[in-house]
Amino acid sequence: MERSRVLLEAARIIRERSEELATMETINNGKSIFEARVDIEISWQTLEYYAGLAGSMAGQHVQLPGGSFGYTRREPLGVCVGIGAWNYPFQIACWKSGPALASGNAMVYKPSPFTPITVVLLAEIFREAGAPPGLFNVVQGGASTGEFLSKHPDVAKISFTGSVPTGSKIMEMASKGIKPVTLELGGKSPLIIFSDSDLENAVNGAMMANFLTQGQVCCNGTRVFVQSNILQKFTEEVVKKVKKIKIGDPLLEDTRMGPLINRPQLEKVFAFIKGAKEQGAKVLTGGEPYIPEDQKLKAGFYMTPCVLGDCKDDMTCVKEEIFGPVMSILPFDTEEEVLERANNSTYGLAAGVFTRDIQRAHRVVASLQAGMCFINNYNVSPVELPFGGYKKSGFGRENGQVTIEYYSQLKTVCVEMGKVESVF
Ligand SMILES: NC(=O)c1ccc[n+]([C@@H]2O[C@H](COP(=O)([O-])OP(=O)(O)OC[C@H]3O[C@@H](n4cnc5c(N)ncnc54)[C@H](O)[C@@H]3O)[C@@H](O)[C@H]2O)c1
Ligand SMILES: C[N+](C)(C)CCCC=O
Repeated sequence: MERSRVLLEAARIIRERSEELATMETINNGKSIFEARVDIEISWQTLEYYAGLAGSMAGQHVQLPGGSFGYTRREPLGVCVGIGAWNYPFQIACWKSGPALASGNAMVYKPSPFTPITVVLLAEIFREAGAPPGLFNVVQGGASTGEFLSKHPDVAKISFTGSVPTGSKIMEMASKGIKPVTLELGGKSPLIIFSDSDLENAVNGAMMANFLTQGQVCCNGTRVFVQSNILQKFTEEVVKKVKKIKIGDPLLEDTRMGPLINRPQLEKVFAFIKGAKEQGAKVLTGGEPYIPEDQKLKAGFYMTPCVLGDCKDDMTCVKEEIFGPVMSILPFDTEEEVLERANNSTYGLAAGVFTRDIQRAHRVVASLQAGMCFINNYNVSPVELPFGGYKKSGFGRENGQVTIEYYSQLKTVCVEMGKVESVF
């Protein structure tokens, strides 16, 4: 209950300071203030949710023959390390620290060097909320700092959010110390639109699946499979909507797309679009540098959101994670065919299906190889639901009750009520 009180107080402070925190997150990352507000809301909800679980953590009591019994205790791991990506800096830190602190651990958190700011405010908020000094610590730095933390003998667990290559290195380093890891890695998720869908809903779902945070979202549904008989209508509607996305100063109320995180990321996205064109894809809209009229924004890393048509499954833009505002549209004919193509990826973070046929919806998600599946929506993230990947998108979960298991260890106690029956 003590941990719960600290987390609830931290959630209250975040709520109270949400406008200031959202503004700092926008400055930190470049996402629109509109989206940053949602991130901050999800963040305090996460702390509230784990505050609720902190007081109800309990083991099991198991009866054994002769009046003997056993019980289990859920115990903390110790010092947990959190290593975060730059796309949801504050939210990722709350997704990790909420369950870690609720379970009785301490946490050392390293944000991405591209977004160092808001997690420091989170550390201050935890202190103000009554967390003891040193319970939640921030260490700034890049790869070498991350390696130092991952190899440190006093560290009991590492929870990492980032790319597959880094995740693989972290797992290797953790293996030397036999440390558990949670890996939240990349994705190239499929979104399947059947022709019986509510078209407006499906179009909105595809927008949500591709263009939040300038498309820099791990679980984005960037392979949009559309049943052939609605391909043209769907594509026209999506292109119309994408052209209307307001790009510009992320601190303005009506902006829906700010700049990408940095120059190398922008160039990487342009290189994917160039490669897509060379491989035969057609740019239906966007994919160009965007220069805002505002003088102070001219050097920003802006681009117009892009929709690619005439895509094929073997194109690089369809196979690899772009991590930018680029949607690839792929026609399909049958359910069987689309399932095989959707699952033909080394990733398995998320997937979505739009259909009015409830039997088909459940049948399809049951066959999709992805940890987070959406039916008739995309990229919503209630804290009550576990989030995490299959295949190379990682393992372990964030959010939901199950995450407590990833931040604790189980002790079993066997109690003898009779005499010891020695075999010697
Ligand atoms: N599954 C998810 O929940 C999720 C969420 C956000 C981002 N991502 C993924 O993250 C990637 C983009 O983020 P990024 O560019 O920050 O990823 P990244 O792997 O380059 O960096 C992530 C973090 O790891 C640190 N790091 C880098 N090298 C390290 C090393 N050798 N040892 C220890 N730490 C190291 C970085 O400093 C950063 O804090 C994308 O692939 C995206 O899909 C996944
Ligand atoms: C809140 N979203 C949109 C589901 C993103 C989760 C974090 C992944 O990058």
